[in-house]
Formats: sequence, C-alpha cells, structure tokens
Amino acid sequence: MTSSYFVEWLTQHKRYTTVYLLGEGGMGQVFHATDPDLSRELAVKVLLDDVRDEASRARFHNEMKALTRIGSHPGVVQFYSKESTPRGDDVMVMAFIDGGTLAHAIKDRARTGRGFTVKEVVYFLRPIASALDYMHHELHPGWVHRDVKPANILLRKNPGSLPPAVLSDFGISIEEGQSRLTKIGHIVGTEKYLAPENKGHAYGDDDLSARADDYSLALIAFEMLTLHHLKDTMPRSEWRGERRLPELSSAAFSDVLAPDTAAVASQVQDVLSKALDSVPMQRYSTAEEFIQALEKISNSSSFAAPQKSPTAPQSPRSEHTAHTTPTQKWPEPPRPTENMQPTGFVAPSNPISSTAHVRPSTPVTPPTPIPPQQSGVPSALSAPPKKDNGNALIITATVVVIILIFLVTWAIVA
Ligand SMILES: Nc1ncnc2c1ncn2[C@@H]1O[C@H](COP(=O)(O)OP(=O)(O)OP(=O)(O)O)[C@@H](O)[C@H]1O
Repeated sequence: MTSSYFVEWLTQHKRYTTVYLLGEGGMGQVFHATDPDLSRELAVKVLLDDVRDEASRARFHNEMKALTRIGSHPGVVQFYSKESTPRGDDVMVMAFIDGGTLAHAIKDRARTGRGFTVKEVVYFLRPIASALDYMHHELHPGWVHRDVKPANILLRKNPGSLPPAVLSDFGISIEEGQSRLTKIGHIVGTEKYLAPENKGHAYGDDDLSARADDYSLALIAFEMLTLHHLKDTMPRSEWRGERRLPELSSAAFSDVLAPDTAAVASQVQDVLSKALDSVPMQRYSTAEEFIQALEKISNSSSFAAPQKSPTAPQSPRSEHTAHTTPTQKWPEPPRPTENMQPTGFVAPSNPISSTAHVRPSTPVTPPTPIPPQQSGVPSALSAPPKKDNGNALIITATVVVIILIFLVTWAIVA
C-alpha cells in the first residue's frame, strides 16, 4: 500500500513535484519525484511499511553502500543521497531512469513475436556487462550483484551518448568477505536467473560468485533472443541438474528468432553454450568477453550489413554527466527488426501485461567524415585554379584591333 505519510513528506517537506509511485518490489516502494530547485527527476525508494525488520533494513543500507562504492559507473543507476523522514524512515534518492525495465521491453517484444537481434542484445547488455566487470574485477574488495535479471535492468528512452541500460537493485549484492545478509539455506536471487552452481536447492550466500552474475547475464541474452526463458525449455529436474541448451536452429525457435539471428543461429548457439556452461570455469572469464563474442557474430559477413543511420539527438537529461567522460560512446544502436510481424506468439515466461514502451534508440555513432578528395566539395586549400588563357588572348586581340582602327582612322583624317 502506498504510504501517504511518505508522499506527504516528499511533497510538503521536500517540496518535490510530480510525485507518483513508479514501482513496488518485495522490499520497498519507489516514487518518481522532481526536485524543482535543481530541475532534476528523481527515483526515491523507501522500505514498505510492513518490512521494517532488521534484515530488511540491513539490505536497504547494503544497497546504498553498494551504490556508493560502485554508483559512479555509467552502467549502474546513480545514487544521489541517503535521507530520513522525521519518523525515522530511511530514504534512498537516486537518478530517475525513464524507459521502464528490460523485463517490460522483453514483454513488449513478445507481443510482436519476434526476438531481439544479436546487435540489439549487444547494445542493451554491454553497459551491464561493463558494470559487472567493474564490480567483479576492478573494485577491491569486489562486489557480486546476485540478482541480475531483466526487472533489475533499467532502460533509457533517449540515451544519446549515455548507456541505454543501467543495473539497479543492489539489495542482496555482497562485498567480498562481507558477512551474510540472508539466512543460510534461503535462496538468494531469483531462481529463474540463478546459475546451476546452487543445484537448484538451498545454499549459502557465499556460493554465488562473479561467474554466477555473468551466467545470469547470459540467461538474459538467451531470453532476449528467443523470448523464452531457458528454465521453461527443459524439465525441472534438468534445470536442477545438467542444463542443456536447446538447439536454436530447431523449429521451436524458427518463428521467434529475428531473421538476422536465425542466419547465424549456430554461431550464437556456440557463444551461449560457453556462457551458460554448467562448470563456471568453462565460461567466459568476463562478461565483456561474452558480449564481444556476440558482437563478433553481429559484425560477421553472414550477418546483414548495417544500414547507415543518422546521428542521435543528445539526451536532454544527463544524470551521469559528472561521471561520464565526454568521449564516452556506446555501440551503435540496433535497427528495428526486419519483417517484424505479429504472430500471436507469446513466450510462456513472458505474460503480456506491460504498458512501458522502450522506443528503439537512435544511433550515437557520428557519420564518418568524408575525406576532402572524395567529397567533391572544393577546398580552399586544394590546387589553385587554372589560369584562363583563352580570355587573355581575346582581350589582347581586341586591344590590338582597336589600336589598328584608331591608327587607320587617324591616317585617313590626316
Ligand atoms: N532509478 C529508477 N528509475 C526509474 N524506476 C525505478 C528506479 N528504481 C526502481 N524503479 C522502479 O521501481 C521498481 C521497484 O524497484 P526495486 O526493484 O529497486 O524495488 P525492490 O523492493 O528492491 O525490489 P525487489 O523485490 O526486486 O528487491 C522497479 O521495478 C522499477 O520499475
């Protein structure tokens, strides 16, 4: 239930405008608000009234701590401040990301019956991979997110030069060597996106590693491409045991794979098989390596040639401005899938209920400058213009003729 006390605090005390509920998770409510002084849109999170026990508060603080450590990464939702209401609610203020979640986008795509192309998957998941690699390999001590899933990936409507997607919800993330936030024996994360290391049953928190986060990312890629969740393609016993990747080139996927993807199904199969290997050490060693393998396929000759696309408008909002270098560019965004016809297909794991729309983003790659010699445009520094010798001759001849006429006329008169 929406906390009227909290809404009143946001509007009366903080004097925020456009306050409305954005979403509610298991732990908290997230509100949209605008700070009129800074002309800045915010997402403000508060614990639900009925989940204010110690464990939930610890998770809430853990999320703010995680975001403080890693929030400056452009692939992670930006944390602005920690506040408290007079009655003692902890409040988390972060950047508002306006394009809904990737879960919404997948549901929207399921409505068309045609999966994301490999290029689109690379476009949306690369910033997430970059954030995961940063958390896992660059931070010391490192962090593991442990709940990487489409509902925790927020999208930007018009990203401009910013990443089109950011990772959010760090409630159960864990710092290397940190004490457990959840009781041993309780499943951590969302079962559909968990790596097989947990054997499908209860396990302790420390069992999840960086490679488990990367595995979840690969599961998301599989879902985007096929509009099926991997778990739904196999019996439960198999999901809990030796998971096998179904054949992407089989009839089961022929209707749903984007034509571009269908053309390279066996290569995609190889990449996904490695990323989703049951043995963690057999997987790609970083998330970016996985994304690069997909990108290589999308750039290969068997893949449809990319169309020339116009330069994207810059996003009017830039909540990461302070943290993003001006040269930061993200990959060229996807073209809309060709021949996208609604087929009525709805993936079992993707019930249609979304209202959020994620418009295909516009490209961010500036057009390649044309070298002056090919451009056909005259240049001030190119070869000097040729002299017009023909004109000079005519002028000289005319002057000579006039002098002759003058001399003849003068002789006659004389
Ligand atoms: N920064 C943001 N910008 C826009 N919308 C957001 C933002 N953060 C969260 N939301 C919305 O609020 C919803 C709930 O947020 P969140 O998942 O963080 O809550 P939670 O209670 O921690 O959820 P969970 O039960 O998954 O742990 C999200 O699904 C999303 O729609």
